[in-house]
Amino acid sequence: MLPKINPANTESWKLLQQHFEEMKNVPVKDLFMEDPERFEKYSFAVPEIVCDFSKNRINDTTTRLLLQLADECGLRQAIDAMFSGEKINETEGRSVLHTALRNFSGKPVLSDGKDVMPEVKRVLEQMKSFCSRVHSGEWKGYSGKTIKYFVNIGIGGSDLGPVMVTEALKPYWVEGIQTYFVSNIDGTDLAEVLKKITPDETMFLIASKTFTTQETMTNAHSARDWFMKAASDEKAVAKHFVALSTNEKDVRAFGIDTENMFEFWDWVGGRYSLWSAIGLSIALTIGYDNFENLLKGAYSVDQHFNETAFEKNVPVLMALISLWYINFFGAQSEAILPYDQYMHRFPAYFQQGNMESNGKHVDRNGNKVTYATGPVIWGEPGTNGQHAFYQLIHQGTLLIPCDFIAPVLTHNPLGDHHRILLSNFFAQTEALMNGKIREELQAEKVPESIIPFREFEGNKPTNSFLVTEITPTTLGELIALYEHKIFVQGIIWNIYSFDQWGVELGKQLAKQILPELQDNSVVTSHDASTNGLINTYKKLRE
Ligand SMILES: O=P(O)(O)OC[C@H]1O[C@H](O)[C@H](O)[C@@H](O)[C@@H]1O
Repeated sequence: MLPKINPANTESWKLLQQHFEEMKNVPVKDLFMEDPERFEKYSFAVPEIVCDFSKNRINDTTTRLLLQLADECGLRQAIDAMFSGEKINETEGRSVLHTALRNFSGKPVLSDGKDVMPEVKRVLEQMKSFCSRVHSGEWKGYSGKTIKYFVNIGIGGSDLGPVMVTEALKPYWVEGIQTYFVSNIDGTDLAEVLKKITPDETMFLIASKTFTTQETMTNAHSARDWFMKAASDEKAVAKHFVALSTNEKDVRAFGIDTENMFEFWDWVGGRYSLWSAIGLSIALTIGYDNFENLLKGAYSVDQHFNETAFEKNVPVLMALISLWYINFFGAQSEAILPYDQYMHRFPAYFQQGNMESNGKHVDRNGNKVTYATGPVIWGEPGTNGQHAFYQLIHQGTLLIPCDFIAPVLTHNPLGDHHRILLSNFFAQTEALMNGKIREELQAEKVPESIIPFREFEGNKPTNSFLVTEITPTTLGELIALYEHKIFVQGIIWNIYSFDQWGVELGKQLAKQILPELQDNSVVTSHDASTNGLINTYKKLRE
């Protein structure tokens, strides 16, 4: 069971409120002058990532009180509960065991008293042998040709992770193949992909934990109709459609041979599922060994998270520092800024990871919370973001803590590009911290009337993550760091991070509205705005 402690009633929370009053106007650049060792003190390493927290508005007292908060909220007990398979997703009655999917310890992991590891290994073996048959050309399509195109049809957690990882690891793509992702119910998404592929050389991966999601099932049926027009014979489906799911019954009903089903389990949350059979599109795209290295990277961070004292524990510190800004400085959003073009979907991936997990307003006792919970997550790769929205981060009225992520080595050493990219990375975190004061502008002879507009307050907090190189292993590490950060915050906020009831209402209403769109009769069953919009749509489509 998880502890159910209201963080706002702890001693440390009250002390943090008082401490905030002392800290709120302290410039971080002054803290560097007071302590030349500050970088060393607040920089921590996981295997191939240096994580620098020193440009944050924290001092020894801040970290001491935040660590006390983690203790008072029962973080240790909660970590143990998750790793040991307790049903910490209490509103759905499930364990939360994505860590078992990358458990290379050789030790059992129990859910409902049963070791899940033999099943995890069985599916990994199935994925490995499938990849080998497809990549070697042994697996043939209905016309005798080998498979050249993979199309993953899924949405949310059954899409975002594989998209993000395959994009981030493009240098590792198996030669001669092309992978596409279809997620949106908007027919355009599928139609555009169908233009690029040939039915007899394509493998469709129908990725859905529940196998009932409207978007995915509609896209899957349309893909099958398109395929059958060319293949004619029902038997061909077995060579071109596989399912990644927990729902064997509905997979069979769709017409996919359960031989071609890659199973996972209800203890894998959708937004934590790229490590499971949902990762088949990843394994097919970058090769099974690279997929396994991704899992191994995550495993090394799992060990770090589980075994390292909280004061040196990177995901714990990421969570606590972020919480410091959200709950005491009133920050409402966080930006994730990868200085790596291949990682362009990383912020979008953690938009779901974070916002679906911690976008909750009821605590684990069923009471409305009295403090802020999950922030808005957003971001774009650098340097593009610099020319778009950094203005607001530098000079706007909102406090936006930023995570800067950059690889030391690039996969594309082209001229001076990478040095220029990195110079921008360093320059931005420096500028955000130091700002630019009136005296500096005066020294530059900026006219007095212009000075207010050109001043930068500075003191904008940033975390910097320097990664040796973006590889399957380091990407696995990075993802796991953010996953555990989200977990830690959910524990302290006393919310349930592994359900997502908030996405249900809209889905139910869409199902009610769909039949009303069949004919052109006037609709009156909704509020005036919704009626008005539906009736306008019906009129305009005539
Ligand atoms: O994998 P599926 O069962 O098709 O679910 C796909 C997605 O749909 C839901 O709306 C949830 O909010 C997501 O967490 C989930 O990843």
